[in-house]
Amino acid sequence: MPSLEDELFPSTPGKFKVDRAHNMNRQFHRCFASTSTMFLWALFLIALTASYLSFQSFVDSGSRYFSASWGGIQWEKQVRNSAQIHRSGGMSVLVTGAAGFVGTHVSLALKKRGDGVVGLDNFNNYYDPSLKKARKSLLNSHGILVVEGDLNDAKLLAKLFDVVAFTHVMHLAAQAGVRYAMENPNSYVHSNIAGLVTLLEICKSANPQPAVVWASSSSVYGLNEKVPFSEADRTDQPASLYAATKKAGEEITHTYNHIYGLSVTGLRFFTVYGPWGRPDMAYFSFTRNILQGKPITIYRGKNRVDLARDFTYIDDIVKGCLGSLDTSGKSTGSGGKKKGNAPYRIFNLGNTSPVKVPELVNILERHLKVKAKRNIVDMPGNGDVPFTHANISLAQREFGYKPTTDLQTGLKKFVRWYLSYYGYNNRKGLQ
Ligand SMILES: O=C(O)[C@H]1O[C@H](OP(=O)(O)OP(=O)(O)OC[C@H]2O[C@@H](n3ccc(=O)[nH]c3=O)[C@H](O)[C@@H]2O)[C@H](O)[C@@H](O)[C@H]1O
Repeated sequence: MPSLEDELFPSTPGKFKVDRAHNMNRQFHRCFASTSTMFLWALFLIALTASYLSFQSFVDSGSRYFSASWGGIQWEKQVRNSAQIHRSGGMSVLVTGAAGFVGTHVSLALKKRGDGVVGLDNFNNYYDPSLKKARKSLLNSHGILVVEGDLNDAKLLAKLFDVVAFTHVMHLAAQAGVRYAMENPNSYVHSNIAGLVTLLEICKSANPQPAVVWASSSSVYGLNEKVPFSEADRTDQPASLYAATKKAGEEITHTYNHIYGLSVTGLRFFTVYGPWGRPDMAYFSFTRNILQGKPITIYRGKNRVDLARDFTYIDDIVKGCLGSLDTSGKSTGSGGKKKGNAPYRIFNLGNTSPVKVPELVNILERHLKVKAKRNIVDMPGNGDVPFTHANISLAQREFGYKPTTDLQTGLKKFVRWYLSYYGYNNRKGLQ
């Protein structure tokens, strides 16, 4: 049976050239058949062409193995081991963005309960890659392999599906960050649009197709003013390119559900925070600056109104991710053909109690026992929205989602992790 990789990327790059070479030789033959010398020359040329083509195809097929950090029998064995299921009724999950903040926590939780997990991450330098490497080491120590590669590497994705029949894909790899979209817009298109499509192409062609659960964002509500935000509210007024690419992701995944019968669940995360978090986010960079005695910039909305976020603790988000995977239902298609309707779902995963940004700073000051140097400025037109607030009744009904950590408690855990990870624990007054 041909492999998924062979079907998607037929390894016959020289086919067209062979036919052309063959035609050329026929013309040579017709023109010069009368002289035996020319006939011998033609034979010589055919032999030369054939050896050139076989050398080319050797180089083509071999180059991937020479240049890539994946492939080979040992590597496949590691992938299979990592995907091994250790509980009855368990799942084997490909987690993209596994060395990211949410990806690390979800991978650990899946592994802990006996599911098979294989991680994928490109370890880009959007923020300090050493933190991603540290998360990877943590995952490795729990028996989880994280493959280094990009979502847009279709050959790698196809190979992973050839090695393991993943039952689920937890797609968390993305270009995150609302404000960075003004600096590097193309990185959002590369990961959140092109990468998503590459992944969905592989998923729809896989046999069996996996169910896909992926990270959308609260930012899709954009300039929506109706509170709290419900899944049925309008999401056609994004305020940033980041939000626009996440909204596009919701539409793109819908088409794959509709045409190919892929089971799809989109999760709208609301400002997730916690240990092992993202250094580009406010709670993280504020902590760093406060400890280093540097000022922090706090944005303020129109008419001097404070900005507010429905900050959601990572453990609650993990429960939401696992609940979504457990209730995702099956994809119906196989090998690119739909065989019936599959679930298409979207859920808010928030905390339902927004907190103003200055209050977040107050809490950090208390936990750190250090006063912040506050620099309050009017919110620049950078894609930010004034507030977020989740209605979570849909997720509650569907899989019992119920956040249990308030910002005070969650930040305490974050600060404890931060101090220990960055080696502050030996300093006086910061325990
Ligand atoms: O829910 C989401 O879908 C998104 O959540 C997160 O975005 P945001 O809610 O914007 O979080 P974050 O940057 O921590 O800013 C928090 C608050 O601090 C304010 N803020 C920020 C920086 C600063 O220097 N000063 C400041 O006041 C800022 O104005 C804001 O009011 C993820 O980063 C994003 O990837 C996406 O997942």
